[in-house]
Amino acid sequence: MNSREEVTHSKFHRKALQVKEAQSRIIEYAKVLDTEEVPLYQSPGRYLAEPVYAPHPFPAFNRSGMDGYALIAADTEVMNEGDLIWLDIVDNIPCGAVPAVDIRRGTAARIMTGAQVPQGADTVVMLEATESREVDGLLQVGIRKLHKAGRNVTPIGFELREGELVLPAGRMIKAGDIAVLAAFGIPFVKVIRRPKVGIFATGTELLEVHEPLVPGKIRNSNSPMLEALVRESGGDPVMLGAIVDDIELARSKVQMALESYDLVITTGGVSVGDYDIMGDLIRENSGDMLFNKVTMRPGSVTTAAVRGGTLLLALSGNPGACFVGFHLFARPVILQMQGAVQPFLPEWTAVLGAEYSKVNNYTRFVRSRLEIHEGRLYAYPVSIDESSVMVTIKDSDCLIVVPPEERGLSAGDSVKVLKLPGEIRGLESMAGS
Ligand SMILES: Nc1nc2c(c(=O)[nH]1)N[C@H]1C(S)=C(S)[C@@H](COP(=O)(O)OP(=O)(O)OC[C@H]3O[C@@H](n4cnc5c(N)ncnc54)[C@H](O)[C@@H]3O)O[C@H]1N2
Ligand code: MOO
Ligand SMILES: [Mg+2]
Repeated sequence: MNSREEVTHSKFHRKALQVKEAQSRIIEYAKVLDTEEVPLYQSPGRYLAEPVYAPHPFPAFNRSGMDGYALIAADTEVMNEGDLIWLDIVDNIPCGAVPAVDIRRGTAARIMTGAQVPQGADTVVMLEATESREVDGLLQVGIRKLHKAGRNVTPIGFELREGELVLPAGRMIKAGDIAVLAAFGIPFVKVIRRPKVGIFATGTELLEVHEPLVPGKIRNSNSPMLEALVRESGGDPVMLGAIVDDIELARSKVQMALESYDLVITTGGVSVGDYDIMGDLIRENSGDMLFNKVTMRPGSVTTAAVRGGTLLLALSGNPGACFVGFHLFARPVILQMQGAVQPFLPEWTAVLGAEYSKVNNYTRFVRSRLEIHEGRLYAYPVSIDESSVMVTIKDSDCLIVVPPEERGLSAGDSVKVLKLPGEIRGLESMAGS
């Protein structure tokens, strides 16, 4: 067999891996990147590099939950229902002040919501439940009802005890985490650096977005889609344009990208066609190839390699396959590089909203819309879900996982879905219905 025949032969005979096996092969090379400090306001969406323990109890003092009077509950026990007892007002405590006087039996302090409850007091009676009077120039508060100790007082450390773990490492920072960090006086947050992801497309047919359409050509829609997906995953995309189907060009571009970025994603040219140069290029160094076939649809031709320690993910050019391949392989890598605790798409269970009769010898990942009816989650396959179809990507909330052995699925069947990131589009279409 001459070398030309060998190339042709290896092009067609690919060893297909199961999705999980392919995922674990690449995730092994997704090492957590180094850390950096970012201002608190820039930290949403970033992943915490180290756990945060409460540096002090929170709240740091016994906090009043009402505008009213801080007093000793036992002072209200002695009375008969309806009687008034009068306590001397010895202090007035706004928020931000330290109480000047301890509360003793027979006394009370006027206090505002959020202010520090004075020593001795164990309850706060709301303003509306009190009366007031002045006796010989001395202000007094009148209480009519029995009040329990602890009422309207949030004790020190009620939310968090000092030293308690609040935010584990690997957590994606959201608004609630920001509140915790701000409350604990952390103006700069240690997060994992964003992975730099080089993206380029191959295909002689590809035009730039701004170029006018000409016969036979199409605009490169995968690269901008991948750019958005990388950004959505917390990565820092670097657009390297599109190249014509020329293996020399592709080789130098791949080399440059692998030397410059944490991850390289390409789209196009991984099947068996005459101009499918990315597949050929990766097979040249078969030693560093991780896989070039996965038992999935779309995206069966998804190919991955590791060169000089850097991952190269060659996604299919077919837009549907490119999209699915990104979510199953690129996104977990980008998340894992940021130290995310759970890099894979979450698995949910839904009710299949409509019959799905297509069967396959490979697992299908069917782009689908999610809706909620009477509190139950339904997944509806998009109208057209072929690998080559671009337009229904925008309508997808999840991917229904259709195992290869199914004989087709009926409406009402329970299905496993992989939830795609972001808001649920199906809920928008339900609005007003
Ligand atoms: N004889 C066979 N043909 C094909 C097979 C096969 O097993 N045997 N597999 C099919 C499957 S499955 C897929 S998926 C595609 C994979 O194609 P490639 O990854 O090689 O991608 P291309 O050939 O470059 O392009 C396919 C399709 O996608 C369009 N495309 C490419 N790049 C972009 C882009 N950046 N933006 C938008 N659209 C893009 C391209 O014009 C083609 O229409 O192969 C099947 N064939
Ligand atoms: O790789 Mo193709 O997308 O399986 O349809
Ligand atoms: Mg091709």
